Amino acid sequence: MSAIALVPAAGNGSRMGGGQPKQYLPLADRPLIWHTLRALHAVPELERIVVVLSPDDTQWDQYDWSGFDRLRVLRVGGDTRAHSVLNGLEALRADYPASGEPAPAPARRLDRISISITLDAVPRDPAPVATLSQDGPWVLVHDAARPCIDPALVSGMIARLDNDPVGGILAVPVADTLKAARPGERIAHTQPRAGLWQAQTPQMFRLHALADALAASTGPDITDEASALERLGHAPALVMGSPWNIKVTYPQDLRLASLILAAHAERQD
Ligand SMILES: Nc1ccn([C@@H]2O[C@H](COP(=O)(O)OP(=O)(O)OP(=O)(O)O)[C@@H](O)[C@H]2O)c(=O)n1
Ligand SMILES: C[C@](O)(CO)[C@H](O)COP(=O)(O)O
Repeated sequence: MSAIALVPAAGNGSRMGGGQPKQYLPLADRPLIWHTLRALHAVPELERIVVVLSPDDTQWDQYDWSGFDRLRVLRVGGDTRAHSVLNGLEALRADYPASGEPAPAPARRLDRISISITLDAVPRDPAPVATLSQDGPWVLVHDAARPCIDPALVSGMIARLDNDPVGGILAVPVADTLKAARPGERIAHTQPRAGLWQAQTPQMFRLHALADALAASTGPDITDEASALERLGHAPALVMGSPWNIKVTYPQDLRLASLILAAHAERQD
């Protein structure tokens, strides 16, 4: 098993405001991204941790990263998260060339098993999906903006998905009642939440499969890696994440992240 982390860190933090990219905002006496990278360095299965910065980034070099021995920095960030991830993957492809061998057919998912005298398996997808390359290492894409990730959760995810033909993501089932809105901020209807999950990161896929999927589509609806795979007809696995694995998006999230990090630190004492 070979696994690397890819950390997109080329965003502007426009929803955070304040005029500085949020990955460098102070959090528990360090730049926010430091906590993300420290957590990933505590995952022994990750052999490299690759950070994607904006080509215009002027802040990274203001800090001392010498304590992080598996770090590689790529200044290839793009206009959107999907472009930053794709650019990082394309740079990595050179280090891990595809074998050129035909990829095995994807495993067929079973929708229902009815038990009579024998077991009848009913294939779920009527149309065949594109074959998925199994080449290259696993890549765990993790937002720089999720500094509270628990290293044990990442190790558990790698163990769970190592033999999976597609890969998968951390996610948590939706906890609240969901309302669909109509214009004027009035409720149109209540959206059934059964079967709905909130996507988190890491999102873990094979290098070439993910690069091919993102190369095929980086449109506005591709807001995470899984959606690029879904578009090709694949069904990534949902691995239970954690409510503590928040994405720092709005100003109030910084305070919450600092409380979560303090709770993590207390647990380790
Ligand atoms: N062009 C971009 C946009 C986002 N990201 C990264 O993707 C992660 C999640 O994105 P998001 O929370 O949307 O970050 P920002 O783009 O920084 O924030 P906003 O959308 O509020 O501008 C962050 O680690 C961010 O740095 C990136 O690498 N390249
Ligand atoms: C990948 C992600 O963090 C999963 O929740 C999320 O989709 C990033 O989206 P954003 O719109 O860039 O915040």
